[in-house]
Amino acid sequence: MWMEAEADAQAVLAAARVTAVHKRKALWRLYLARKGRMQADAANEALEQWVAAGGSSAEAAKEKGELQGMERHDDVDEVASTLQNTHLDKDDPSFVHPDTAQDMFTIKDDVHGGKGAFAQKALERGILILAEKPLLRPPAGYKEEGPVSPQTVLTLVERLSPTDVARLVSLRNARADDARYPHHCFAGIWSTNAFSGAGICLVASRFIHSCVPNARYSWHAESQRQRIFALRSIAPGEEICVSYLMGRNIYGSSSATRCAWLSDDYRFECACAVCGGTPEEVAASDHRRSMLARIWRALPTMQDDPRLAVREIASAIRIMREEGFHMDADDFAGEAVNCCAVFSDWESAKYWATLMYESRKAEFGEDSGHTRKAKAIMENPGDRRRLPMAGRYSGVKFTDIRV
Ligand SMILES: C[S@@+](CC[C@H](N)C(=O)[O-])C[C@H]1O[C@@H](n2cnc3c(N)ncnc32)[C@H](O)[C@@H]1O
Repeated sequence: MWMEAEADAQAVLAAARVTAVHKRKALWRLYLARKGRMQADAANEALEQWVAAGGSSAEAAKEKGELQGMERHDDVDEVASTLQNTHLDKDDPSFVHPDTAQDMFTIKDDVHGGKGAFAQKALERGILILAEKPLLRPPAGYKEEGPVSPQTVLTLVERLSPTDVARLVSLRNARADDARYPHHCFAGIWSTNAFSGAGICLVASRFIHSCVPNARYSWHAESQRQRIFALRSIAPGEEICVSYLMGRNIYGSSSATRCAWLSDDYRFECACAVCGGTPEEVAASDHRRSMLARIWRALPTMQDDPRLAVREIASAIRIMREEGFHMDADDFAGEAVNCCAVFSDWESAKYWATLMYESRKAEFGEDSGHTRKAKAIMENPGDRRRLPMAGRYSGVKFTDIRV
């Protein structure tokens, strides 16, 4: 990654006709690339050339302070490529949980010019593909997925050993050219690879995105592991893809909107099984997803007609299946549980709670808090500690409405 950035910058500098502004910009990129590769001396040299080409001396002084604090790793590319070639990070038991069978997938080059994870054998829905201890956790107090400042990322990185810094910089940085990430490559690496509140995981970071993912990330707080579960059967040799977009952002948006988000945040043009389809296929998928968004938005307005709400929920889950979208059915099923439990239709409440439980078990694992909660509701939908409105009314039946 940084080698590519350095080569790009060198190519601009070598060009016969380059304007002063372009030269200054290229020198800055050269400096960032060398800094990203932890080559302090070479980075310093590029920084001095940048000042000579009109760069700010004050900015350079600040950067020099950082360079002085940086341990030298001229062998960083060698270390990173060793890691990538031997999968040392994948096989390292301190990162990957022994429950994760080592022969489930392999990390190798994919058709997008980077790395990806490929199934090595048939994987069934609900199988735990990976359980990985993060190399970097978000700072204390960080709850939801969200931006972490470059300064904070730097503070986290400073605690790492040189070998782990080398491992970190072997990851993709989609923000190398982003003016919002001016000072440090580490912030770019963070924003490219930190998912579902876990922070940075060396192996999980290699899974690419799809808008019809066959696997999903989930942070398991109890074991402090980033986990990946299969959402459907995955054939040997198939690339394992997760979603970088969360929940309704992915199943309730159009391909054009998702592509714009992904391009902005991760710098790639999505050509997944949905976005890469023919215009007719993309339009059909957009239509299905717009119906999902419409149903979700309309549910709160259907309180006076709970049978309509449950019919719409059943239709939403059917649409998700038609779309090949195998996550988040629990969001809809949970709403149906409420409707049925409020009207004391325990048989239907159990039906929908079972759907919710099965969905969560496959996506988050039997041992996740989320799944345990669904199981408790499935076993006793009348428990008001979990559903405060349960059993309030009667007289409406839902037994004829199923997916
Ligand atoms: C978390 S990393 C995934 C692993 C990455 N391919 C690598 O080589 O390390 C995210 C980056 O992978 C690439 N990527 C992820 N999903 C992609 C897709 N569906 N198509 C093309 N590139 C993708 C983009 O460059 C993105 O910024």
